[in-house]
Amino acid sequence: MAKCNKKSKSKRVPLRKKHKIIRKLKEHQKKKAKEAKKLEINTKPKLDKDPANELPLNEEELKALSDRRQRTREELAANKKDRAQKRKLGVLDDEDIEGGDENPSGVTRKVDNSEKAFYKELVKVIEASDVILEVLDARDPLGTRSVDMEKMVLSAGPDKHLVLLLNKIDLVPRESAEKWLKYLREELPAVAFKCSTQEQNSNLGWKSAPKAGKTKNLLQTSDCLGAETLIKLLKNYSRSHDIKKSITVGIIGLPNVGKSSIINSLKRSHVVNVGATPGLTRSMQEVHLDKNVKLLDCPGVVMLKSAANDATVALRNCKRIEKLDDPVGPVKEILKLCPEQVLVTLYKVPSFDSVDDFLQKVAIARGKFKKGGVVDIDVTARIVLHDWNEGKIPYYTMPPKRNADEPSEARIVSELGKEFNIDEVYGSESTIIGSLKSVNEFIPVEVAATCPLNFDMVMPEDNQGNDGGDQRMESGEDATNVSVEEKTKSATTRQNEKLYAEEGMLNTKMRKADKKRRKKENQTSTMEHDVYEFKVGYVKESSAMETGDEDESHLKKNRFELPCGLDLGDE
Ligand SMILES: Nc1nc2c(ncn2[C@@H]2O[C@H](COP(=O)(O)OP(=O)(O)OP(=O)(O)O)[C@@H](O)[C@H]2O)c(=O)[nH]1
Repeated sequence: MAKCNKKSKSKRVPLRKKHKIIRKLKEHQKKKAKEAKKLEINTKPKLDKDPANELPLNEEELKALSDRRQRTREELAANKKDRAQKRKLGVLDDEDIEGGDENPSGVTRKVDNSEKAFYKELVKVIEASDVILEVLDARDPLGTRSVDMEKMVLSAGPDKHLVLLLNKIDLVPRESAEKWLKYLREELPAVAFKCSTQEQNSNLGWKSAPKAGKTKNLLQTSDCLGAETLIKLLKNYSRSHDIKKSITVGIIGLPNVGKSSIINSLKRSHVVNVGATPGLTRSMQEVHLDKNVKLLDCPGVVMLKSAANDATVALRNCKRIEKLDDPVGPVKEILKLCPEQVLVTLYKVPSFDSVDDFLQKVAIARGKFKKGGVVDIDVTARIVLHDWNEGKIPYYTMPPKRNADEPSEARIVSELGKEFNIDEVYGSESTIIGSLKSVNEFIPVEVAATCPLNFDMVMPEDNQGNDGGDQRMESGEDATNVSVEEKTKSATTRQNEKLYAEEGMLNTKMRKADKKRRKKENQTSTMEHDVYEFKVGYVKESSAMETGDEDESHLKKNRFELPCGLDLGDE
């Protein structure tokens, strides 16, 4: 019988010992390899290089391989080009375009694309800004102006200042730019601007205002024009207010007017996304110009539910071209606005008699065919629309005549102007305007100015009316007191008061006051319920009154329907 060793030893060793052994072994092997290398033992004899060893495939196979590679490369390049062109035309869907928004730090995030979400971003930008720049397209400043947005700004508080920025001045003749600046400056401070269209990531060019007489070729570069003037204006503002901290400048406007391009041009680098697709900016983005000036980029807000498929909206570039149900309709409008000869020359097509005929001819000239050789009218119409929005079909408008009974804002503007030292700023801008081409130099098409767009949607919050807030306005001061005060009030305050009176205007101050009041009322009513037994009758009566008030304020919907109020001359 085998003897059972009760005290058999385990072979397990502590890890410390195990690692020590492994290390020793490695050191030993290393030492051995070193010695072998020294003595040149174990080194394999070097083979002479034989081309046959290097090329295991025969010549034919090699040729086929390189052909295949070349084909794949070409296919990839064609695909890339196609996608780039589609993106430029706005024919790619949201999912195809990189999801979400890219912030200055390059981090992409998924954001809500609805108009309501854009509207909320607009409210955020207005609330956070001291100066708000409303960007207008110089080709149709009135058509790209949003009266509702302006009212939101002016009613958001007396310390908000609205400045109009006439962008894309390189696309309009001098005569038009001059007249529009004069027209807009009768209402608000306005500055002319041209963004940098350079594509590099940094060092975007600026052109300083040259000395008089040296204005030639100023617009032939892709450099930005008017940046110095704009920065001067902002600095003047912070100086006039003796602002030690930084000022925040919100940049608002309809889609595609060039808000993001302005930020990139001022910053002199591509810090925010830019493109010919409306709705590219989807959330508020913050960019520090320097330690004193912070810029806020805002998504373009339209809120045009009822006119979503209106051809004129497409011509203002407010809607993504790929989202249009009928791209031929807006092209029909373009044909009505542009003389035939302009389009014939531009598209190098023979004369045409209808929109379909025109699109067919353009499709053939551009080689836009579907499978089976059928001309692709849809894609061609989108190309023409894109050309219109990008300025390849040159057009401009002239300001309308003002109504004789329209109230003059000249005094208010001059007072506002003092805060920005407007005269100095306008003076430095004249050479830039002088450098623009005259109407006779590039023969653009003159079209009638369109009416500003109004928001067409019930506001997200229905309790933001003007019935609950401005204590000063509510306090019931007598008429004489008011009139004495009127004289001492600043221009902005007067302008704001005028706007507070508008039905359904957003007034953040009023909204906050209203919220506070309701919170207080709720608290009191809860307290009163606690002591219900003691004053039943009184509580019943007062809460009934309060509920009545509340109901009324809840029923009040703020509908942004404002009269155009403009005499559009011939229109
Ligand atoms: N010719 C010319 N084109 C401009 C100018 N400014 C902007 N653009 C072009 O206008 C298009 C729209 O510019 P964006 O800066 O993306 O416009 P946006 O207002 O930020 O647009 P959203 O993000 O949709 O709100 C781009 O293709 C720009 O290259 C300008 O001064 N001159």
